[in-house]
Amino acid sequence: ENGYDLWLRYKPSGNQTYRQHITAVLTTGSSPTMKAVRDELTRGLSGLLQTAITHSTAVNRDGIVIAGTPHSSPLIHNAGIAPLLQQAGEEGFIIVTKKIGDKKCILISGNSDVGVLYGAFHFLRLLQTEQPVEQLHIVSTPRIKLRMLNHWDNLDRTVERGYAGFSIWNWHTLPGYIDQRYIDYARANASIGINGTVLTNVNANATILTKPYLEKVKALADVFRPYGIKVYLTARFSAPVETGGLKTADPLNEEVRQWWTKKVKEIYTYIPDFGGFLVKANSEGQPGPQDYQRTHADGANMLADALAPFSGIVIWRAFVYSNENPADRHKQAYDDFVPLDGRFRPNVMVQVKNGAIDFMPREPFHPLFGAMPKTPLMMEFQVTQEYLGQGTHLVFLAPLFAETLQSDSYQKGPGSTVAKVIDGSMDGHPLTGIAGVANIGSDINWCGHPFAQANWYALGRLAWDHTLSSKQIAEEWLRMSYSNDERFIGTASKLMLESRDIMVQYANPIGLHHIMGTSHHYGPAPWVNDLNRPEWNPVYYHRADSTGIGFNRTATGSNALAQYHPEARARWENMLTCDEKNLLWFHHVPWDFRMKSGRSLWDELCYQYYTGAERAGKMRDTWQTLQPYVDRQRFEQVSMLLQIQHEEAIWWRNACLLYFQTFSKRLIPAEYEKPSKTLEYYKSLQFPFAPGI
Ligand SMILES: CO[C@H]1[C@H](O)[C@@H](O)[C@H](O)O[C@@H]1C(=O)O
Repeated sequence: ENGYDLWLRYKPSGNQTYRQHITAVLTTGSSPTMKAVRDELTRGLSGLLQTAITHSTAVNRDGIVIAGTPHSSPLIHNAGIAPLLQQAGEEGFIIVTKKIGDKKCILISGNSDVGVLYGAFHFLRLLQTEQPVEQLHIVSTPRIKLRMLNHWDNLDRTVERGYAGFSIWNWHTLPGYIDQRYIDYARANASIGINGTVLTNVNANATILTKPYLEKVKALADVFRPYGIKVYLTARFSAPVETGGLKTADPLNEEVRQWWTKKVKEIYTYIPDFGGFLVKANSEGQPGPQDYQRTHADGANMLADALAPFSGIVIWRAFVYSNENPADRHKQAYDDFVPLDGRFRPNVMVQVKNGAIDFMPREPFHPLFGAMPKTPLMMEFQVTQEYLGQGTHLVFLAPLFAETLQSDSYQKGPGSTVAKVIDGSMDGHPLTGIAGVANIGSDINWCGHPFAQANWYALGRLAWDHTLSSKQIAEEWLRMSYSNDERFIGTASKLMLESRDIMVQYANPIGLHHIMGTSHHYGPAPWVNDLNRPEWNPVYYHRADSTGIGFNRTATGSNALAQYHPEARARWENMLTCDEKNLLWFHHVPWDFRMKSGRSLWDELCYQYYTGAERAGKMRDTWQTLQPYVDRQRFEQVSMLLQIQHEEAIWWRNACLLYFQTFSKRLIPAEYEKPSKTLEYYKSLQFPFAPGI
C-alpha cells in the first residue's frame, strides 16, 4: 500500500455483524453535497462490507442507512428528530437508530447538507474503527467555527517548510484540468471537518490576486464547495503597488482603499462564497501598514471594510518580530497587539501561533491568549514539522496541540484555558477558529512520512472537538489507516503518544529552544552566532556560559514573564519551583542547580539527551514487532525512517552535549557511552548532511 488513501481506506471490516445491520442506502436531495454523501457512503460501505450497496428509494426493509436533511425529505422531516437537530446547529450532525414505520433504520441527518456529509464520514469512521452500530444515538457539533488549513504554497509550486514534495496546486494546468487529488483532498478534509483552506503562502505573492489566477482559484473553490470547504487567499499588503500601479499601499489612502474594494468585488464575482484574506504583515520583511506609520489595526480594518459587504473576513497574523525589540523576541507580538484590542472590525480575527517564539518542540502558550478579550483570536498550529524533524522524524503532534489548548491563562480565574479563549466561550465571541500549517504535498502519500498523516488528521479532529484525547485520536487514525487488531493498536498508539516527548528529550530538553540549524531548522546547531539579526542565532536562545544555561525571562532578565497573568506566571517564575519542562525557557540556571531528580542541571541535561536518544532507538525496535500487522511498503518506509531518526537523535545528543560541555566544563557521566565524534565534526556538517554517529 502506498498511503494515498490516507485514513479513508475502507478495507473489509472484521466485524461480521455489520452486514446484518446495514442493508442499503437511501439518500435524499440532489445537491452536489448530497451527491458526495451518496458517493462516499457507497464507496465506504462497499469496501467495508464487501458487498454491492443497494440504493433504495423506499424504506422497505430493515437496515437502511438514510441520509439527508429534513428540508429535502418528508421522511426525515417526520422522523421525530427535530429536538436532536436543534442541538446539532448549522454544521453538526446526528446519527440515530430509528424505527421508520416498522423498519429499523440508521438515520444520518443535519440542518445542512454539509452537516449530513460530516455525519456520513463519522458513520463510516464508526465502522472503520469497528464500533457497535446496533443502537446509535450520536449528536455532534463543532466547537470551533473556522477549521482551516494554511498552505504555505508558492505559485512556483515550492512549499515553504513543506517536506512532502511540491504543492498539490498545479497552477499551470488549472483551471482547465481538475486533478483527482483536489477532490480527494476535499474528501479527506471533509472527513475531519475542515471547512476552510488558505491556498497560498503567507509570504505572499500579489500575482494570486490577478485575473488569470483568480480563474484558477475559482476552479478549486468549485471543487471544494460541495465538501463544505471555503477558499481563502493570502493578501500581499503591497499588492496595490505591485499589481495595481499605485504609488502607495497606505491603508488610510483613499485610492488604496478603493483598489482593495474593487479587487474584493472582483474576487466575489468568481467565488461568491470566498472566505477572505490571511495576512502576514510587517513580519520577516513582509510589507505592512507600519511601512506607512499605521497600525496593524489600520491595515486589517481596511481589508475588513472591503470584505464586509460579502461577509468575508480578515485573518491577521500576530507572528511579528523585528529588531525593535532587542531585549526579547518573545515579547513583541504582545507589545504590538495588546494595545490594539478593541480596535479591530468585527470581521477581523487575529491569528496567534501556539507559542511566542515559533513552533518549537515544546513551548509555553502564547501570552496573547487571554490578553485580548475584545478580539477573536484564532489558533495557529503547525502541522508541518518545521522544527520537529520535518518529514523524517515520527512525531505525533496531538499531545503538543492539547498541551497548548489545555494551558490555563487564568485571565478570568482558574480554568481560563486557551481552548476557552479559542472556542469563544470565555469572551463570548461568535467567530472562532483553529488553523494548521499544512504538511501536504505531491508525495504519493501526501505527507511524506507515513505517520505525518496523523498530524493532519489530529488537527481536524481537535478543531472539531478540542476535548478529544490524543489517545482517542491516535487510535482512530491507526485503526482507519492500518489495523483494528488490538495488539497492533496498543503498541502503535503508545509509540505515537510518546513520540513528541521523546523528540523534546533528544532535541530540546528542559525548555531549550531554537537551537536547530539556522534557516533550514533541521538538526542541532547551538553554536551558530554569525547571523546579522541576533534573534536568528541559536546562542540568543540558550545563552550558555560558564555559570549556566537558559534564557532569563524573569524580572531580572527580559521580563517576558510579566506578559502572563500572575497565576499563570507562578508556575514558572521561581527557578526553584518552575515546571522543569520549561525551566531553561524562563531561567538562566547554574550548572550545579539541583533538579527534582536529585541530579545537577548538567547531569540532568546528559540524562535527558541520552534517555531521549535511547527511547528513539526503542521506537525503531518497537516498530519491528508490528510487522505482522502492517503492509510491506509502509512497514519498510517507517522502519527506514525510524532508523534515521535514531541516528539523528544521537547526533542531536552528541552535538549538543559536546557543545554545552565547553561551557559547563563537566564530564558526561561515565555510565553513558562516549560520543564517537568530536564537536568539530558536527560543526563541519553541511546541509543536507549525513551525520554519521
Ligand atoms: C512563512 O514563513 C515562516 C518561516 O518559514 C518560518 O521559518 C517561521 O518560523 O515562520 C514564518 C511565518 O510563520 O510567517
